[in-house]
Amino acid sequence: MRLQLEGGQEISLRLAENAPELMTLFQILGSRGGDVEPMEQFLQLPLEGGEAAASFHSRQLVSVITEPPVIVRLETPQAAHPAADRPAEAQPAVVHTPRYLVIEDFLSVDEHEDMLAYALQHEEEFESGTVEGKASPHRQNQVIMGFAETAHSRLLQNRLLTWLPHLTRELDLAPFPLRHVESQLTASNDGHYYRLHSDAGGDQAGARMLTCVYYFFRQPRPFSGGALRLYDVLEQGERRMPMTSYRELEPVSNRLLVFRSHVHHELMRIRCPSRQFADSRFAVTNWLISTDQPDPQAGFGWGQLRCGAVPAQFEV
Ligand SMILES: O=C(O)CCC(=O)C(=O)O
Ligand SMILES: [Fe+2]
Repeated sequence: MRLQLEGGQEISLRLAENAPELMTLFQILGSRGGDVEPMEQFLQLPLEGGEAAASFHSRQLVSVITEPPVIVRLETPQAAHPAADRPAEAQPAVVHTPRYLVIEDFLSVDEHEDMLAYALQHEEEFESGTVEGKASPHRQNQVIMGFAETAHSRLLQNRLLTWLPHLTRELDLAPFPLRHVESQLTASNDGHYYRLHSDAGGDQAGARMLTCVYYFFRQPRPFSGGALRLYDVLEQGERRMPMTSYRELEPVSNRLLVFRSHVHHELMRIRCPSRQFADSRFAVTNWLISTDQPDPQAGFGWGQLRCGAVPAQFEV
């Protein structure tokens, strides 16, 4: 984002969409021109990842330019000074376009082929997908729930966790210690879908933090449809409401797609004319689950990755 100051000076910096500093900047602009006193304060914002700082007075601020756009509604003078104890309706509403990350050719050619071979050999183990233990019209596809215990899942986990620092940085998430990686293998065939949902309730410890979906299927693609929609969300206080606008991502074989687990998403209906199991849209969904009691001994991936905690000798 860029800040324009009086006298034509410009400051460029990176802030998360939900950073309190960003909200303060909007509140300063929004508080002007009303019949209450405009907000006045001395501001210091981090530059270059905290290596430098920009200091100025709120009176100098002319405008805020964000990429992507962040839309705020500041309706009443009181709403311009949010307090955590105020009801959600009294807090400013912000539209967020969810970030996501795509990594193509996530596995090697052989590993990718082997993943497909695994799915085809284990057709018998797939069961109807459920939501919270119940078969549901909300979701229709076939799942191997206990996939996390397999060597194939560990291969994915291992690869995934080597990417973790990059994933958290790109998705504006503070690094977190891992409690667990949960994983499901799904096969979606003709008529299958998974309606609008979010994979996590919130960001508290023990919650699913990141959803990492690995896609694989025969080539040329034997089905149509099956895109994943990531919905924009209107955030107000603690409330998160999906909007009707979305980004649509086509499944691509050997691609990893990563987004924050609280993002609302929807798997669009698949059309697979052959109806053959082998022609399904296969996906492994991996959820990275955080903890507030890191276990330094816990091993992830093949067992050698210690994402439980920073070893004592590296603590600062
Ligand atoms: O298969 C996909 O693209 C997403 C699946 C999904 O939303 C889930 O497993 O929770
Ligand atoms: Fe999901």
